[in-house]
Amino acid sequence: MQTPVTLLDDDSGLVKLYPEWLRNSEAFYQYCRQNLDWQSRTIRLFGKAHVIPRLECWLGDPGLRYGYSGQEYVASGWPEGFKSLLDRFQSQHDFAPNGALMNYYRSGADTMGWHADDEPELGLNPTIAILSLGGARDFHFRQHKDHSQKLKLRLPEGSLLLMSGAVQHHWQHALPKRAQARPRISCTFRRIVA
Ligand SMILES: O=C(O)CCC(=O)C(=O)O
Ligand SMILES: [Fe+2]
Repeated sequence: MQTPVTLLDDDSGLVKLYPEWLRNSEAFYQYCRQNLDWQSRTIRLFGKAHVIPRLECWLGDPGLRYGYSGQEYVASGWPEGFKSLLDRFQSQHDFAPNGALMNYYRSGADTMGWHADDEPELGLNPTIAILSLGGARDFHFRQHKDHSQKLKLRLPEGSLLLMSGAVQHHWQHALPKRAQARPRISCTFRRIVA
Protein backbone atom coordinates (compact mmCIF):
# COMPACT_ATOMS: atom_id res chain seq x y z
CA MET A 1 0.00 0.00 0.00
CA GLN A 2 1.32 3.49 -0.81
CA THR A 3 2.33 5.77 2.04
CA PRO A 4 -0.15 8.53 2.78
CA VAL A 5 0.51 12.24 3.20
CA THR A 6 -0.26 13.10 6.83
CA LEU A 7 -1.95 16.50 7.00
CA LEU A 8 -2.88 16.49 10.68
CA ASP A 9 -1.81 14.20 13.49
CA ASP A 10 -2.30 15.60 16.98
CA ASP A 11 -4.86 15.78 19.81
CA SER A 12 -7.22 17.63 17.48
CA GLY A 13 -7.46 14.73 15.05
CA LEU A 14 -5.92 12.69 12.27
CA VAL A 15 -6.18 13.52 8.55
CA LYS A 16 -4.34 11.47 5.92
CA LEU A 17 -4.43 11.61 2.13
CA TYR A 18 -3.65 8.70 -0.18
CA PRO A 19 -3.23 10.59 -3.48
CA GLU A 20 -3.52 7.57 -5.78
CA TRP A 21 -5.71 5.14 -3.86
CA LEU A 22 -7.93 3.98 -6.71
CA ARG A 23 -6.51 3.05 -10.09
CA ASN A 24 -8.69 3.64 -13.15
CA SER A 25 -10.97 5.89 -11.13
CA GLU A 26 -12.49 7.32 -14.34
CA ALA A 27 -14.31 4.03 -14.97
CA PHE A 28 -15.65 4.01 -11.41
CA TYR A 29 -16.70 7.65 -11.76
CA GLN A 30 -18.74 6.79 -14.87
CA TYR A 31 -20.20 3.74 -13.13
CA CYS A 32 -21.40 5.85 -10.19
CA ARG A 33 -22.69 8.67 -12.35
CA GLN A 34 -24.75 6.31 -14.49
CA ASN A 35 -25.94 3.67 -12.05
CA LEU A 36 -26.81 5.46 -8.82
CA ASP A 37 -30.18 6.98 -7.99
CA TRP A 38 -29.03 10.61 -7.65
CA GLN A 39 -31.46 12.84 -5.79
CA SER A 40 -31.92 16.54 -5.41
CA ARG A 41 -32.85 17.31 -1.83
CA THR A 42 -34.62 20.25 -0.30
CA ILE A 43 -33.93 21.32 3.27
CA ARG A 44 -35.74 23.84 5.45
CA LEU A 45 -33.64 26.51 7.11
CA PHE A 46 -35.36 29.09 9.30
CA GLY A 47 -38.68 28.15 7.72
CA LYS A 48 -37.46 28.56 4.14
CA ALA A 49 -36.99 25.74 1.62
CA HIS A 50 -33.57 25.46 -0.05
CA VAL A 51 -32.52 23.02 -2.75
CA ILE A 52 -29.09 21.77 -1.71
CA PRO A 53 -26.34 22.64 -4.23
CA ARG A 54 -25.37 19.07 -5.25
CA LEU A 55 -27.01 15.69 -5.84
CA GLU A 56 -26.93 12.93 -3.21
CA CYS A 57 -27.43 9.22 -2.80
CA TRP A 58 -27.22 7.05 0.33
CA LEU A 59 -25.71 3.56 -0.01
CA GLY A 60 -25.16 0.92 2.62
CA ASP A 61 -26.19 -2.30 4.28
CA PRO A 62 -29.87 -3.04 3.51
CA GLY A 63 -32.21 -1.06 5.76
CA LEU A 64 -29.47 1.18 7.18
CA ARG A 65 -30.90 4.60 7.96
CA TYR A 66 -29.15 7.92 7.92
CA GLY A 67 -30.78 11.03 9.27
CA TYR A 68 -29.41 14.27 7.91
CA SER A 69 -30.79 17.82 8.24
CA GLY A 70 -34.27 16.62 9.15
CA GLN A 71 -34.53 13.98 6.42
CA GLU A 72 -33.91 10.28 6.43
CA TYR A 73 -32.50 7.95 3.82
CA VAL A 74 -32.83 4.14 3.92
CA ALA A 75 -30.12 2.10 2.15
CA SER A 76 -31.02 -0.83 -0.07
CA GLY A 77 -27.68 -2.66 -0.23
CA TRP A 78 -24.31 -2.04 -1.88
CA PRO A 79 -24.10 -1.96 -5.68
CA GLU A 80 -21.79 -4.65 -7.08
CA GLY A 81 -19.01 -2.16 -7.90
CA PHE A 82 -18.56 -1.26 -4.21
CA LYS A 83 -17.85 -4.70 -2.80
CA SER A 84 -14.11 -4.77 -3.56
CA LEU A 85 -13.74 -1.29 -2.04
CA LEU A 86 -15.33 -2.49 1.21
CA ASP A 87 -12.86 -5.40 1.29
CA ARG A 88 -9.95 -2.99 0.83
CA PHE A 89 -11.14 -0.75 3.67
CA GLN A 90 -11.25 -3.78 5.92
CA SER A 91 -7.91 -5.32 4.92
CA GLN A 92 -5.82 -2.15 4.41
CA HIS A 93 -7.36 0.35 6.81
CA ASP A 94 -9.03 -1.81 9.48
CA PHE A 95 -12.23 0.12 8.73
CA ALA A 96 -15.66 -1.48 8.24
CA PRO A 97 -18.02 1.13 6.79
CA ASN A 98 -21.70 0.15 6.67
CA GLY A 99 -22.83 3.17 4.67
CA ALA A 100 -21.69 5.83 2.22
CA LEU A 101 -23.18 9.23 1.57
CA MET A 102 -22.48 9.94 -2.09
CA ASN A 103 -22.23 13.53 -3.35
CA TYR A 104 -22.33 14.59 -6.99
CA TYR A 105 -21.04 18.12 -7.71
CA ARG A 106 -22.23 18.82 -11.26
CA SER A 107 -20.07 21.93 -11.67
CA GLY A 108 -17.98 24.40 -9.65
CA ALA A 109 -21.26 26.02 -8.53
CA ASP A 110 -22.17 22.87 -6.55
CA THR A 111 -20.65 22.98 -3.06
CA MET A 112 -20.74 21.73 0.52
CA GLY A 113 -20.78 24.33 3.31
CA TRP A 114 -18.86 24.31 6.60
CA HIS A 115 -19.85 21.41 8.84
CA ALA A 116 -18.46 18.60 10.97
CA ASP A 117 -19.61 15.02 10.61
CA ASP A 118 -20.50 14.81 14.28
CA GLU A 119 -23.98 13.26 14.21
CA PRO A 120 -24.51 11.08 17.29
CA GLU A 121 -25.16 7.96 15.17
CA LEU A 122 -21.54 8.07 13.96
CA GLY A 123 -20.22 7.52 17.49
CA LEU A 124 -17.60 9.45 19.43
CA ASN A 125 -14.56 9.65 17.12
CA PRO A 126 -15.78 8.43 13.73
CA THR A 127 -13.57 7.40 10.84
CA ILE A 128 -14.77 8.86 7.54
CA ALA A 129 -13.12 7.91 4.26
CA ILE A 130 -13.69 10.17 1.25
CA LEU A 131 -12.97 8.67 -2.16
CA SER A 132 -12.81 11.36 -4.87
CA LEU A 133 -13.86 10.66 -8.46
CA GLY A 134 -13.94 12.92 -11.52
CA GLY A 135 -12.61 16.46 -11.35
CA ALA A 136 -10.28 17.57 -8.56
CA ARG A 137 -11.68 20.05 -6.01
CA ASP A 138 -10.27 22.11 -3.18
CA PHE A 139 -11.18 20.95 0.33
CA HIS A 140 -10.74 23.17 3.39
CA PHE A 141 -10.64 22.62 7.13
CA ARG A 142 -11.00 25.32 9.77
CA GLN A 143 -10.75 25.02 13.54
CA HIS A 144 -14.05 25.29 15.41
CA LYS A 145 -12.52 27.59 18.01
CA ASP A 146 -10.48 29.77 15.70
CA HIS A 147 -11.68 30.07 12.13
CA SER A 148 -8.39 31.66 11.06
CA GLN A 149 -6.66 28.29 11.62
CA LYS A 150 -7.08 26.59 8.27
CA LEU A 151 -5.83 23.58 6.37
CA LYS A 152 -6.28 23.72 2.62
CA LEU A 153 -5.87 20.77 0.34
CA ARG A 154 -6.82 19.55 -3.09
CA LEU A 155 -8.50 16.20 -3.61
CA PRO A 156 -7.37 14.65 -6.90
CA GLU A 157 -9.34 11.95 -8.69
CA GLY A 158 -8.73 8.51 -7.26
CA SER A 159 -7.53 9.92 -3.92
CA LEU A 160 -8.70 8.78 -0.50
CA LEU A 161 -8.93 11.20 2.43
CA LEU A 162 -9.13 9.53 5.84
CA MET A 163 -10.44 11.59 8.75
CA SER A 164 -10.32 10.03 12.21
CA GLY A 165 -9.54 10.63 15.87
CA ALA A 166 -11.06 13.77 17.36
CA VAL A 167 -11.07 15.72 14.09
CA GLN A 168 -14.89 16.15 13.91
CA HIS A 169 -14.86 17.76 17.39
CA HIS A 170 -12.18 20.34 16.62
CA TRP A 171 -12.41 21.03 12.91
CA GLN A 172 -15.07 21.77 10.31
CA HIS A 173 -14.63 21.05 6.62
CA ALA A 174 -16.10 22.43 3.39
CA LEU A 175 -15.88 22.14 -0.38
CA PRO A 176 -15.84 25.75 -1.62
CA LYS A 177 -17.55 26.99 -4.77
CA ARG A 178 -15.28 27.44 -7.79
CA ALA A 179 -15.70 29.36 -11.06
CA GLN A 180 -14.47 26.40 -13.10
CA ALA A 181 -14.51 22.77 -12.06
CA ARG A 182 -15.10 19.47 -13.78
CA PRO A 183 -17.94 17.39 -12.34
CA ARG A 184 -16.92 15.43 -9.23
CA ILE A 185 -18.35 12.58 -7.18
CA SER A 186 -17.31 11.96 -3.59
CA CYS A 187 -18.03 8.67 -1.84
CA THR A 188 -17.98 9.36 1.90
CA PHE A 189 -17.77 6.00 3.66
CA ARG A 190 -18.97 5.93 7.26
CA ARG A 191 -19.93 3.55 10.01
CA ILE A 192 -23.29 4.12 11.69
CA VAL A 193 -23.02 2.70 15.18
CA ALA A 194 -26.40 3.50 16.74
O1 LIG B 1 -17.37 15.95 -1.16
C1 LIG B 1 -16.55 15.95 -0.26
O2 LIG B 1 -15.37 15.70 -0.44
C2 LIG B 1 -16.98 16.29 1.15
C3 LIG B 1 -18.24 15.63 1.54
C4 LIG B 1 -18.56 15.76 2.99
O3 LIG B 1 -17.93 16.46 3.73
C5 LIG B 1 -19.68 14.98 3.53
O4 LIG B 1 -20.38 14.29 2.77
O5 LIG B 1 -19.90 15.04 4.75
FE1 LIG C 1 -18.40 16.02 5.80
